[in-house]
Amino acid sequence: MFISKRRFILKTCGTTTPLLCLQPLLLLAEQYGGFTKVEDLFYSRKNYKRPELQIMPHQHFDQEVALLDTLFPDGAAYCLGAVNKDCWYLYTLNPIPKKTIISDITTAACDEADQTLEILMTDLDPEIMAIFTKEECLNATEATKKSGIDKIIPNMVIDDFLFEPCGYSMNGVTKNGCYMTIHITPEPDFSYVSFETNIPSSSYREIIQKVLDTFNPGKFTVTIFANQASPTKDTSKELLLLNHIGKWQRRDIQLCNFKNYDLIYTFYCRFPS
Ligand SMILES: C[S@@+](CC[C@H](N)C(=O)[O-])C[C@H]1O[C@@H](n2cnc3c(N)ncnc32)[C@H](O)[C@@H]1O
Repeated sequence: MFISKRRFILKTCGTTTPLLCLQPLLLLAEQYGGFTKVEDLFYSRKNYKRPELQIMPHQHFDQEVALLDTLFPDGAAYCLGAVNKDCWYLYTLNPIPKKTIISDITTAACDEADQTLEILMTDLDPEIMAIFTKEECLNATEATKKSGIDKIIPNMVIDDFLFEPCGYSMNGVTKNGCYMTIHITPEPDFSYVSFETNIPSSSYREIIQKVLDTFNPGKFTVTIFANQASPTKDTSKELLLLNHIGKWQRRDIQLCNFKNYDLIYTFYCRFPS
């Protein structure tokens, strides 16, 4: 979890129920911060391998949308990618623009550069995944160094954790408040790695390549959100040209324009060997 002045970022995995904490969280934001309005919201996840193992309301995206709709009258639900294969669900706010009233909050949101790069990887290299087990590494610091995670975005202050008997989570922050967060499920039957950062850059090519070199996935999605003030806003043009990245071939690409953000979604698979 990352908390800043006007934002919460929550990332969970397994059979957690993150949407059930929304209402209490909004109450706390009002009680302790005086915030009464949600300026923007992004709830997203990849399709599950075994959705039936999840707990209500996370067994189906429709359930999640129904809950979110009770809290946000301006909510809008999307599915990007192939609905019968690998896809990515998103719920965000899509209010009707009010031409005559421009609130301070809306102006602030547009002026401030904001961007998010997320890479969700499956079918990972078993030898690399073995690093994230207590059999191969004594502690999280060793796993962070051995895997090269510390070199993806250098100079981060890292808080990392190696689970027993396997599994790894890290949160990193830079001095100027950017973050990186990586969560690893190394079990071969359902290996999964998520990577996310909000580091501003006019090109994400190098970071994407470093992440792929670090984890060597069989398949992955890349999503990038950027607002108009962001140096990242033209990254979609760069991704449009990337029919393949090294040994990974692009299978899907979609572009969306939301109220304050542009979004690009891409899905890549390793070439058959
Ligand atoms: C990367 S962790 C995700 C944990 C979650 N992000 C958190 O911080 O609680 C998931 C991996 O850790 C392993 N694991 C081991 N003990 C766990 C625990 N107590 N809670 C969650 N995951 C655990 C799972 O088997 C899986 O491979």
